[in-house]
Amino acid sequence: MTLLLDRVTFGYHRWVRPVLNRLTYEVPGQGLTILLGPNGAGKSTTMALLAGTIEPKAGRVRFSGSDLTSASREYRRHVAWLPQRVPTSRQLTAREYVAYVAWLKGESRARAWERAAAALDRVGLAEQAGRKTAGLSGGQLRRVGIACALAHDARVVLLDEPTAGLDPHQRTVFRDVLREIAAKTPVLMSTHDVADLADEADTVTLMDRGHILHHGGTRSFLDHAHPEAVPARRAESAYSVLMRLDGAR
Ligand SMILES: Nc1ncnc2c1ncn2[C@@H]1O[C@H](COP(=O)(O)OP(=O)(O)OP(=O)(O)O)[C@@H](O)[C@H]1O
Repeated sequence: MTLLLDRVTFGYHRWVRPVLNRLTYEVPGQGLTILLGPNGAGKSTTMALLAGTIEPKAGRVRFSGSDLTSASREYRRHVAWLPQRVPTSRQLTAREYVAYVAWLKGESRARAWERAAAALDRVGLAEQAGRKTAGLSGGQLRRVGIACALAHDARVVLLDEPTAGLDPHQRTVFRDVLREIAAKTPVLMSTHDVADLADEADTVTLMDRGHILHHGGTRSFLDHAHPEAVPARRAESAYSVLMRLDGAR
């Protein structure tokens, strides 16, 4: 599997400076990659382009050699995509919604139904599976979104801030789920949780103002930490140093 942005330019409005300008970025073909960066850096935009939900103004998005614009229907079956706002249909129950997504991704009806139940169980929502999504909390809805990513066999998984709004226990559950997925399928995940995740990621990409400031193994990311940073804060320190923020230890 290769998934990459090839000299991609993208802006939301023609009269405003583009968010990304000739950005080339390849998603690592295995393990967990975390995408870091301050608010407005362009992480969600990058992920939406990789997910094929928005199209570049210039340049190409390629999946295993094919251009996404011409192969987008095929591609949607292969990508699991959790956007920042889970676009649920309020009248469906959690299980119906997850099964529907799995069916759209090519699972048979029976299999989609089974997988939805298993995925909701995996994210700790078995008891809420029969509830309408309209009645779920923000954190529960994110877990429904994560269940959607688990309910079909994707070739690449893209998660935009999946841990936002999860309580501490659910974060722990999520990390286990994530480890399981990333052992089989490449995962790109954006997060603001530097301290929690830098140790678990295989690769770290740091982005600012539409540019990649760092891309490499987690160890090489942590090597940027201030020499006096305490171990628990090395990831935050490395982030601050690379971003040239004050108080970088
Ligand atoms: N739908 C939109 N319409 C107009 N501008 C947008 C839209 N979405 C994002 N932007 C702008 O694009 C830029 C990049 O935003 P993006 O959401 O990609 O950043 P981000 O790194 O994901 O930020 P955050 O960490 O806050 O989620 C920002 O300047 C933002 O204001």
